[in-house]
Amino acid sequence: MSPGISLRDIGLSYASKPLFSQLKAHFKGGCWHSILGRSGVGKSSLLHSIAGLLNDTALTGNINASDGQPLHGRVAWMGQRDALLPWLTVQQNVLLGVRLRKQVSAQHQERANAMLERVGLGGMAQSMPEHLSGGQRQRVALARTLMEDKPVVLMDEPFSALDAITRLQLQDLASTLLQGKTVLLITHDPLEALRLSEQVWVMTERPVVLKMMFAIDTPAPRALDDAQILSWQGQLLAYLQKDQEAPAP
Ligand SMILES: Nc1ncnc2c1ncn2[C@@H]1O[C@H](COP(=O)(O)OP(=O)(O)OP(=O)(O)O)[C@@H](O)[C@H]1O
Repeated sequence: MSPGISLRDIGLSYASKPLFSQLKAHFKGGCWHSILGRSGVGKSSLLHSIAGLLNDTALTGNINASDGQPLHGRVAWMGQRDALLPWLTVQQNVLLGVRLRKQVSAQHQERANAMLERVGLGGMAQSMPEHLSGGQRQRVALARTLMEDKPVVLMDEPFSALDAITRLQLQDLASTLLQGKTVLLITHDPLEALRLSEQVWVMTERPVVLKMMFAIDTPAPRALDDAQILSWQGQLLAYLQKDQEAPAP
């Protein structure tokens, strides 16, 4: 069972300049959450904090898994840039975590090939990253995420650099393959958030808070022409616009 994640009074400063303080939220386990908000409000910083990637002297408060176990070692990361190493083959990139732990075996290689099959890249295990399209590279990154098989997956705009159709394909693939995991997805795309997530959150400013805007119980990925989703998309865009245009207090 993938754990939920609780944020209790999280505060973060860069060079003594506070970005946010007393941030609270509970992200339910085993489902997708999207986080939207104005550029620069601190979404990526929050995700880095949860991943344990920030210098902890700048971070205050508590980030806890709902099962009481440490989050450390149970989190996979997928970002906007695929972070493939150009000198490694596709299969070696999928095996990167295993290689770094010096544990590569024939079984791992078989599993990596199975993951590549699942993301639609069967037969490309020995290709080099430079010969792949942007969409194919993100598929490799997804296969690497699946290979690590962590219960928590943090995604920082993983689809934003892709063309519209490839983006839809990758969204649907990730939604299917990461079912049952606790996924936090940062996105600027309200439709992406509403199609993929069970809970849609907005990080608003002045003060910075996390607000759950929608809880959706229909199965994801949802259809592009789902009337309810399209209506919520309009509401969400209007809300984000209002938040962005609100005058400073
Ligand atoms: N390592 C860092 N050192 C100093 N300041 C930083 C650092 N990382 C981020 N910042 C600043 O913190 C603020 C929030 O950045 P962050 O990337 O978290 O926002 P964001 O909401 O994810 O933005 P975007 O949607 O554009 O990706 C920005 O003003 C940014 O310049």
